[in-house]
Amino acid sequence: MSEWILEAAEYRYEHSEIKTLDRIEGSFQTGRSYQIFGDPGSGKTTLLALFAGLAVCTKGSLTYDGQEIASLERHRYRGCEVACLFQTGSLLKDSPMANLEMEILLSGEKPERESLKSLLLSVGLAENQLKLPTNRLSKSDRQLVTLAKLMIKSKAQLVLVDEPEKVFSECGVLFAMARLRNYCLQQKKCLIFTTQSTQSVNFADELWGLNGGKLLFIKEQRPS
Ligand SMILES: Nc1ncnc2c1ncn2[C@@H]1O[C@H](COP(=O)(O)OP(=O)(O)OP(=O)(O)O)[C@@H](O)[C@H]1O
Repeated sequence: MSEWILEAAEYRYEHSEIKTLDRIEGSFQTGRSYQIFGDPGSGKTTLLALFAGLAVCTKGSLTYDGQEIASLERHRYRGCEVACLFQTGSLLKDSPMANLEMEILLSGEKPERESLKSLLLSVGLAENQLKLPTNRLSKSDRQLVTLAKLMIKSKAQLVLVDEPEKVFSECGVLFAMARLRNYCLQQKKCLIFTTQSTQSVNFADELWGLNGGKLLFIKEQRPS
């Protein structure tokens, strides 16, 4: 089992008067899924950026299996240990196959064309779409490619999604989250997603909230 622990973690943007995240605490483990609920501007994206190794705590700590993420080789951590999808997430203009190949290469794994192809088909793309430039796909099909990208890195222990209702708005948030949650459960990964809505609540084992810079544990539940 792997674990991420936040201890008195703070984040303050440069030149900002206020702490976006203020002495937050929590522990997050592989094999479980977590929903972090928060209003616009509450710090959801900032918190995911800490987990992704894109930002580091300005005080306190976030550790991964006992090691401070700031002290890890963050390029390797981001490339190998984490699969993330932010609202600004984008695809290469190349084909869905090329997008998955690039993701795999960046993680240091070896792309196997058959497994890339079967993953893309399994999320709902058609065979004749696999080699089309992604800008010729519909928005819904592009979102299916981003879903596949999240599931292609077999070694990644942590899967992060910033507001699934937005990033899977066209292909169906319930479909995408059911698929992602099953994948994370089967592969014993840790899934953390943020939200402003209740749509994806049933895909989480634990519900947390962000408010006024504080991270609050709300409750544990049995996901459906
Ligand atoms: N680069 C930055 N510099 C200064 N302040 C920032 C920066 N990025 C975000 N903020 C501020 O930090 C706070 C948290 O932003 P963040 O994007 O993490 O919130 P959020 O909950 O993800 O918001 P949303 O739901 O609108 O995406 C906001 O007040 C935002 O204005």
